[in-house]
Amino acid sequence: MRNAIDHLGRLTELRDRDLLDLSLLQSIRDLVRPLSVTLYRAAEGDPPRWGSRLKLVTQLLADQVGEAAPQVEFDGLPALDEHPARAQCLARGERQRVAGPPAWTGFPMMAGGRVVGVLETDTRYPLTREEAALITGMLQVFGNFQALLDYSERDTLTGLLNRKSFDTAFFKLLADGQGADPGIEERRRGQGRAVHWLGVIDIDHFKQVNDRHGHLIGDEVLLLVAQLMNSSFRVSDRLYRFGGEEFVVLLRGATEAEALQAFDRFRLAVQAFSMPQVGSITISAGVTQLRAGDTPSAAFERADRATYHAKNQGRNQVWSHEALVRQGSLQDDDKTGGVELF
Ligand SMILES: Nc1nc2c(ncn2[C@@H]2O[C@H](COP(=O)(O)OP(=O)(O)OP(=O)(O)O)[C@@H](O)[C@H]2O)c(=O)[nH]1
Repeated sequence: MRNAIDHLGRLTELRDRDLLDLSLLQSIRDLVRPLSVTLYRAAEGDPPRWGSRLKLVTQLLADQVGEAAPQVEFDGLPALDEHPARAQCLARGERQRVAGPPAWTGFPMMAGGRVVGVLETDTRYPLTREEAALITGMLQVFGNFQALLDYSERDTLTGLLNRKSFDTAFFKLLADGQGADPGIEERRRGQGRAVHWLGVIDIDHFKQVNDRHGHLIGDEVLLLVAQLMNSSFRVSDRLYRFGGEEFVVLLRGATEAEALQAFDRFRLAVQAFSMPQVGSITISAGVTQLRAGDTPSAAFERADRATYHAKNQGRNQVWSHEALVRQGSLQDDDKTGGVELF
């Protein structure tokens, strides 16, 4: 028991979601010694899908982290209904068992009254009643803690991330190497390299929606736009509402063409959707690639300038800041801490 409380103490010191998940699995591995323990997180969206998978495999001599990258591409994940007991655990919010061997037990992960994932163990023998109760108890504390974190990090209207957690995510993405643009030469030469992107999305003529239909309907439009974002962008992308009718996306590893395509797919999804009472609305968006030494405000400003350009050109369009610089429509006053580039 003392051991379990120590683990919980360490868990609730963490604020980083990925570390938190990893630490939960390590605690369960240390307390129950399963052959493996895996955490599947469900993602928002229609159709429903798995958002990430994190697995710890216990070996005889060493503990090996298997598939440890918490951000797993959606394409690499199994289908939601591939494992019927796992799918049932998610749908019913109840523990499920498969006799094995190895014995399989699936525990629903709850947060804020919703099932948000499934934690599963493979064990040589079926879990004892005490072991199952221990895991259930840890998941309860973990779920409550996550709901508290969600409350402080999420926008209450749309459920998207709020501005508060943006800077940390931004710097984490930059540090992840692959995303940082190495410099102007690369930017000039080609647009074929996968980097990370920041996009600003702004609803067109949103003031008219409020003026004509009232704030409540305006709020519903914001909520529906957030839902369209959830189903249109990848699970590995981070979606924010910065306030008002302004949304921000951190897009992982994409070329310029792919980034523009992702935002254009979203633009078309919004245009095609009929909002109750309001009908069709449109959005304008601007994207920019993250650079070495970038800051959240510098990147945001570049994307915002591209959005402003989209508005000026008639709205309902997506522009990349880099393309606008190439064609001479915008100046690149680089604020990443380096030399003035143009
Ligand atoms: N319903 C609702 N409206 C909001 C919220 N936050 C900001 N707004 C409204 O969003 C509108 C933003 O309008 P503007 O910035 O003038 O821009 P716009 O009408 O969207 O026009 P363009 O951006 O130029 O296409 C204002 O009317 C704000 O009152 C909110 O949380 N809910």
